[in-house]
Amino acid sequence: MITPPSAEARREAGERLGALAVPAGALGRLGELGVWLAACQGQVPPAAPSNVRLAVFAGDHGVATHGVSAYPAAVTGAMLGVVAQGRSGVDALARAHGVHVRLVDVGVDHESGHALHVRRGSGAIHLEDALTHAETLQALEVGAAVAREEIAAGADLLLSGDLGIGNTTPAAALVAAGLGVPAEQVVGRGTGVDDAGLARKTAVVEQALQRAGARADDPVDCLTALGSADLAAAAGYVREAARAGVPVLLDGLMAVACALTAERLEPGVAAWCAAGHRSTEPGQSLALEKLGLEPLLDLGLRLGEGSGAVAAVPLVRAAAALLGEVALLAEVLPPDA
Ligand SMILES: O=C(O)c1ccc[n+]([C@@H]2O[C@H](COP(=O)([O-])O)[C@@H](O)[C@H]2O)c1
Ligand SMILES: Cc1cc2nc[nH]c2cc1C
Repeated sequence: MITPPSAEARREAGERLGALAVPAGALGRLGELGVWLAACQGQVPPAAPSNVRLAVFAGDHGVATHGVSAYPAAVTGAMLGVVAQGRSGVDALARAHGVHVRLVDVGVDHESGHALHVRRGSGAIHLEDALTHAETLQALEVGAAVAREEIAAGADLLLSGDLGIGNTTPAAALVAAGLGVPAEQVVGRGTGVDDAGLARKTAVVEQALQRAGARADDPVDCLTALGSADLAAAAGYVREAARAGVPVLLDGLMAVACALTAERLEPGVAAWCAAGHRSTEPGQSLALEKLGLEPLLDLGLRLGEGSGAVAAVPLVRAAAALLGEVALLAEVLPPDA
């Protein structure tokens, strides 16, 4: 169901890039980014994205009370308020770069009364399933609906972000399951756990993978056993964007784990994605490698909220400007040069 970005526009953009009045290859990754954008838009030169929209998927996680985070679960609800007030880290970045922020409370542990709220917190994955099968399908559809609404609002670039204490644990489990690697390769320090916390977190992911068993081979079962409502929604969001042919800029571990899961659900998603930044989480780098994506920024960011994607938006616009505005060498060289 996913149509790839235009091969014709990619070829034409590559030719234009090679013909610009710059030394061959001198635009490096910005050149590649412009070619990707042109392929996604099906036009050369590509337009600079002007309606960039971020969805931040929020939820609580049962593992948060099992010593896997440096912060208490109560921070999730508190930060929900901070984002809503426009005073979070990502809000500041989004204002700086003209990005629209939408907070989607899919699974925070409170009564939200909102139609997009799937449940109050997700299960502690080492002890129980995160979700029921029906909740997984519901959360995937919540994410898809959010993508459709943002596209209807005119989005020409969608960003995926996350919020939720403990969420790096299920996200690491999704990456381990998706890549078939052991817990210790994907687990990182998240909000900053110490060595004992890192060991507990690794044991939780290992136990969760053991508990899931062969269900880890199926992406929907993976979200049910090892994920969460907010992560399933983020996977549904990126899959829907790819189905609609709208490019996506990914953030840190959660966004990338969900893109990996979406690619498993429906191959072809990754071609519509670019990676905004390299997170400090090792699982994010491994998943990006599997998806064939090289992150644009490497700033040591580990905030989440979509911050690394928003920080990379100026680079996407810069790539479009370069392909669109730089002279062609053939126009400016004297005929005898
Ligand atoms: O984006 C990332 O790669 C990232 C890395 C570390 C932490 N975070 C953020 O921190 C929270 C999860 O960290 P933790 O330690 O509670 O699992 C959650 O709200 C994420 O947005 C995000
Ligand atoms: C303060 C705080 C802000 C966050 N934003 C995303 N994850 C977070 C985790 C904490 C602890």
